[in-house]
Amino acid sequence: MNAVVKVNAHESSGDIVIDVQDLTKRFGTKTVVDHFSMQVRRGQIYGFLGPNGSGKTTTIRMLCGLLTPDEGRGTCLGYDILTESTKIKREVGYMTQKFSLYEDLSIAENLDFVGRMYDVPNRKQLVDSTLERLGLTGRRTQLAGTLSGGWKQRLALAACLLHDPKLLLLDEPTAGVDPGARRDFWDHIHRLADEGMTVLVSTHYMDEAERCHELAYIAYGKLLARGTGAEVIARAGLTTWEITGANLSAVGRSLEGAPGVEMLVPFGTALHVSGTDAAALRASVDKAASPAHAKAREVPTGLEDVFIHLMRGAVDPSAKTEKA
Ligand SMILES: Nc1ncnc2c1ncn2[C@@H]1O[C@H](COP(=O)(O)OP(=O)(O)OP(=O)(O)O)[C@@H](O)[C@H]1O
Repeated sequence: MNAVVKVNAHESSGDIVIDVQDLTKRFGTKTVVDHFSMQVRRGQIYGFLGPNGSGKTTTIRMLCGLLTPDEGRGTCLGYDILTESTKIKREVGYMTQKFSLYEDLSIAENLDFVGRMYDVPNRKQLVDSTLERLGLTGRRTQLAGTLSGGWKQRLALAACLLHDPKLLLLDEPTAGVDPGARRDFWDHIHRLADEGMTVLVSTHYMDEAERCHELAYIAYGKLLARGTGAEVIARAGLTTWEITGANLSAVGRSLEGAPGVEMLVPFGTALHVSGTDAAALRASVDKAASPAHAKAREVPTGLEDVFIHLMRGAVDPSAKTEKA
């Protein structure tokens, strides 16, 4: 019931917070973001996925005015990203991959310091309410240096929220954090989105991708897929089989390069085999599994299957140049 209410609230908000077209950034001769366009609505949690070095951080930095695109245009929070970056920065909370906290200051002192930097009015009250908002009140006097990874992450989020931003840009905010702390962090993100906060978050974790309202998958700076998780999976057109049994390595060997087999990935004690030609794939799976007495069953294709598939199909433009 709750989930239905949340989705409706999110869908009914029509205002666009990020609206950029053809963003392009080059470093030297390398194009790291290549004509990337996106629209993000208010209250949306928008996930940014892609392999290392695919241009996620560079895009985030262009959105908040820290980097100037070489091509492209657009608005963030209604401000022009080319000419109004100062205004954008004031209304954005940006959590970088390597956020810094003062380890020898307490949680509350860290927030107070951030409040001074932003020159926020009613600083003391704001620090108190932010501590409360993120469940940090009980730890306010604890030194940041003594916090576990999950609590540090939460403090970093609190620091981003102190100046009351309207948009959160989170660059791999939970990298290296244990699953329980990641889940808590995401519960906070959802609560903030329910209150109207817009969130753009980059991640490599599939469970986090599934918690986003919409996703964009990029590789080599180019958009390869976008939509809700279900849309991204459906558009990939993949069929996936799970094979279990005793002779999996032999089954795997006979599936390599077989008709219809585009991907072969070990998943724990099973093999996942995927492809876009369902009939050819099924025939190959039958042919490989039967002689080995392995069990094969069709399973729903997951986001991870799709992303691996997309990545394998992506062409590295710099590799092409080198060969030419
Ligand atoms: N200031 C810079 N000068 C030169 N090259 C850069 C600069 N910043 C980023 N790059 C390069 O641009 C490419 C994209 O980097 P970016 O950090 O945007 O990727 P990413 O998708 O965020 O990667 P990750 O998942 O590893 O964080 C990489 O090849 C990187 O080395």
